[in-house]
Amino acid sequence: MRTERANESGQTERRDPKVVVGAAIIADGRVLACARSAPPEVAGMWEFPGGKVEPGESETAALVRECAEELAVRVEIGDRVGRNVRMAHGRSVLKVYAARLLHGDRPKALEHSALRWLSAAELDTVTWLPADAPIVAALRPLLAAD
Ligand SMILES: Nc1nc2c([nH]c(=O)n2[C@H]2C[C@H](O)[C@@H](COP(=O)(O)OP(=O)(O)OP(=O)(O)O)O2)c(=O)[nH]1
Repeated sequence: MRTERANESGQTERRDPKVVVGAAIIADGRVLACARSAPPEVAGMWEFPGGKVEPGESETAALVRECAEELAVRVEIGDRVGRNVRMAHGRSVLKVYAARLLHGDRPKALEHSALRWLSAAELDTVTWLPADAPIVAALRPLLAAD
């Protein structure tokens, strides 16, 4: 997926969208939902832990790094969940992967204002960031089967 825009000379440039990765950490039929603490426009809305993939970094490495930074946990990354979701008019794309906690680690809210483990039936009890809607829909059967 690419975005096109005209540069100063009026020529069309193509740019790859920035990739944001999220981890759907699943344990005992529940997924970890995290409440954003910032910026103010989205504070209190819920998301999957993760963030932007840095230049030269793999998506898996970015997820492992973000889970360590945000939650102080070690994770194993599994299959993709749901489809690529375009954000910011195509300037970025959200990709979510299933993940499992390793070594008995327990998430701590180092950067979020709250954490909740949600079952399939509880997925709609929080207000997700809008881009997460198709991912949450794809998660429901996975949780029910876990
Ligand atoms: N981590 C995460 N970001 C999401 C989700 N859904 C969604 O729309 N986003 C958006 C929110 C932000 O605009 C963007 C992620 O940016 P971020 O600020 O968390 O990224 P980052 O940790 O790399 O932070 P930074 O570069 O701003 O320091 O993606 C989601 O489920 N998880």
